[in-house]
Amino acid sequence: MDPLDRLEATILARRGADPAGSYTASLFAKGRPKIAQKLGEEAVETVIAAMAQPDKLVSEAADLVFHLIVLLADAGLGLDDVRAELSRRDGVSGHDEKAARPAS
Ligand SMILES: N=c1c2ncn([C@@H]3O[C@H](COP(=O)(O)OP(=O)(O)OP(=O)(O)O)[C@@H](O)[C@H]3O)c2ncn1[C@@H]1O[C@H](COP(=O)(O)O)[C@@H](O)[C@H]1O
Repeated sequence: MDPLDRLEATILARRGADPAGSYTASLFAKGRPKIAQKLGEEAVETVIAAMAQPDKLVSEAADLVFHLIVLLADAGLGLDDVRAELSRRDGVSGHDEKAARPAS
Protein backbone atom coordinates (compact mmCIF):
# COMPACT_ATOMS: atom_id res chain seq x y z
CA MET A 1 0.00 0.00 0.00
CA ASP A 2 1.19 3.51 -0.76
CA PRO A 3 2.53 5.22 2.41
CA LEU A 4 0.08 8.09 2.03
CA ASP A 5 -2.87 5.68 1.78
CA ARG A 6 -1.56 3.76 4.80
CA LEU A 7 -1.21 7.00 6.78
CA GLU A 8 -4.73 8.04 5.80
CA ALA A 9 -6.10 4.67 6.95
CA THR A 10 -4.31 5.08 10.29
CA ILE A 11 -5.63 8.63 10.67
CA LEU A 12 -9.20 7.48 9.96
CA ALA A 13 -8.81 4.74 12.56
CA ARG A 14 -7.88 7.38 15.17
CA ARG A 15 -11.23 9.19 14.90
CA GLY A 16 -13.03 8.59 18.16
CA ALA A 17 -9.96 6.96 19.75
CA ASP A 18 -8.66 7.97 23.19
CA PRO A 19 -6.97 11.39 22.84
CA ALA A 20 -4.60 10.47 25.65
CA GLY A 21 -2.98 7.78 23.54
CA SER A 22 -2.71 9.45 20.17
CA TYR A 23 -1.72 12.89 18.86
CA THR A 24 -4.06 12.34 15.91
CA ALA A 25 -6.99 11.44 18.17
CA SER A 26 -6.25 14.52 20.30
CA LEU A 27 -6.38 16.70 17.18
CA PHE A 28 -9.79 15.28 16.20
CA ALA A 29 -11.00 15.84 19.77
CA LYS A 30 -9.92 19.51 19.69
CA GLY A 31 -11.89 20.07 16.50
CA ARG A 32 -11.52 21.63 13.09
CA PRO A 33 -10.34 25.11 14.17
CA LYS A 34 -7.36 23.57 15.99
CA ILE A 35 -6.62 21.20 13.10
CA ALA A 36 -6.74 24.12 10.67
CA GLN A 37 -4.49 26.19 12.93
CA LYS A 38 -1.93 23.38 13.07
CA LEU A 39 -2.06 23.02 9.28
CA GLY A 40 -1.35 26.74 8.96
CA GLU A 41 1.60 26.49 11.36
CA GLU A 42 3.03 23.56 9.46
CA ALA A 43 2.63 25.45 6.18
CA VAL A 44 4.60 28.37 7.60
CA GLU A 45 7.28 26.00 8.90
CA THR A 46 7.48 24.41 5.45
CA VAL A 47 7.95 27.82 3.81
CA ILE A 48 10.66 28.75 6.33
CA ALA A 49 12.45 25.47 5.67
CA ALA A 50 12.30 26.02 1.92
CA MET A 51 13.81 29.49 2.29
CA ALA A 52 16.30 29.02 5.11
CA GLN A 53 16.67 25.39 6.11
CA PRO A 54 16.34 23.22 2.98
CA ASP A 55 17.66 20.19 4.87
CA LYS A 56 14.41 20.27 6.89
CA LEU A 57 12.09 20.71 3.92
CA VAL A 58 11.12 17.06 3.49
CA SER A 59 10.42 16.64 7.22
CA GLU A 60 8.30 19.80 7.31
CA ALA A 61 6.49 18.74 4.14
CA ALA A 62 5.65 15.41 5.78
CA ASP A 63 4.22 17.25 8.83
CA LEU A 64 2.20 19.44 6.45
CA VAL A 65 0.77 16.50 4.51
CA PHE A 66 -0.10 14.68 7.75
CA HIS A 67 -2.07 17.66 9.04
CA LEU A 68 -3.74 18.16 5.64
CA ILE A 69 -5.00 14.56 5.68
CA VAL A 70 -6.31 15.06 9.23
CA LEU A 71 -8.19 18.21 8.13
CA LEU A 72 -9.65 16.46 5.10
CA ALA A 73 -10.73 13.51 7.25
CA ASP A 74 -12.40 15.83 9.75
CA ALA A 75 -14.39 17.29 6.85
CA GLY A 76 -15.41 13.84 5.62
CA LEU A 77 -13.01 14.04 2.69
CA GLY A 78 -9.87 12.21 1.73
CA LEU A 79 -6.96 11.80 -0.64
CA ASP A 80 -9.22 10.20 -3.26
CA ASP A 81 -11.20 13.43 -3.40
CA VAL A 82 -8.00 15.39 -4.02
CA ARG A 83 -6.87 12.85 -6.61
CA ALA A 84 -10.22 13.16 -8.38
CA GLU A 85 -9.93 16.95 -8.44
CA LEU A 86 -6.38 16.82 -9.79
CA SER A 87 -7.43 14.30 -12.45
CA ARG A 88 -10.37 16.50 -13.39
CA ARG A 89 -8.03 19.49 -13.82
CA ASP A 90 -5.55 17.43 -15.80
CA GLY A 91 -8.34 16.45 -18.15
CA VAL A 92 -9.21 20.07 -18.91
CA SER A 93 -7.70 20.95 -22.28
CA GLY A 94 -4.93 23.54 -22.24
CA HIS A 95 -4.67 23.45 -18.43
CA ASP A 96 -6.65 26.66 -18.28
CA GLU A 97 -6.74 27.50 -14.56
CA LYS A 98 -10.05 29.39 -14.77
CA ALA A 99 -11.71 26.63 -16.77
CA ALA A 100 -10.37 24.03 -14.32
CA ARG A 101 -12.13 25.62 -11.37
CA PRO A 102 -15.85 25.40 -10.72
CA ALA A 103 -17.70 28.67 -11.25
CA SER A 104 -18.08 30.62 -8.00
N1 LIG B 1 2.70 11.47 10.52
C1 LIG B 1 2.46 11.81 11.68
C2 LIG B 1 2.82 13.10 12.17
N2 LIG B 1 3.45 14.15 11.57
C3 LIG B 1 3.51 15.09 12.51
N3 LIG B 1 2.98 14.68 13.68
C4 LIG B 1 2.91 15.38 14.95
O1 LIG B 1 2.49 16.70 14.71
C5 LIG B 1 2.97 17.53 15.77
C6 LIG B 1 3.43 18.81 15.14
O2 LIG B 1 4.49 19.37 15.77
P1 LIG B 1 4.37 20.55 16.82
O3 LIG B 1 5.73 20.75 17.38
O4 LIG B 1 3.69 21.73 16.21
O5 LIG B 1 3.36 19.84 17.86
P2 LIG B 1 3.09 20.00 19.34
O6 LIG B 1 3.90 21.10 19.93
O7 LIG B 1 3.21 18.63 19.96
O8 LIG B 1 1.55 20.37 19.28
P3 LIG B 1 0.72 21.58 19.90
O9 LIG B 1 0.83 21.40 21.39
O10 LIG B 1 1.34 22.84 19.38
O11 LIG B 1 -0.68 21.36 19.37
C7 LIG B 1 4.04 16.71 16.53
O12 LIG B 1 3.51 16.29 17.76
C8 LIG B 1 4.28 15.53 15.62
O13 LIG B 1 4.58 14.33 16.31
C9 LIG B 1 2.51 13.44 13.49
N4 LIG B 1 1.86 12.60 14.34
C10 LIG B 1 1.51 11.37 13.87
N5 LIG B 1 1.80 10.97 12.59
C11 LIG B 1 1.41 9.61 12.13
O14 LIG B 1 0.04 9.44 12.41
C12 LIG B 1 -0.26 8.08 12.70
C13 LIG B 1 -0.99 7.99 14.04
O15 LIG B 1 -0.13 8.45 15.07
P4 LIG B 1 -0.70 8.66 16.55
O16 LIG B 1 -1.65 9.78 16.51
O17 LIG B 1 0.53 8.98 17.36
O18 LIG B 1 -1.35 7.39 16.95
C14 LIG B 1 1.11 7.34 12.74
O19 LIG B 1 1.27 6.72 11.48
C15 LIG B 1 2.10 8.48 12.91
O20 LIG B 1 3.34 8.15 12.31
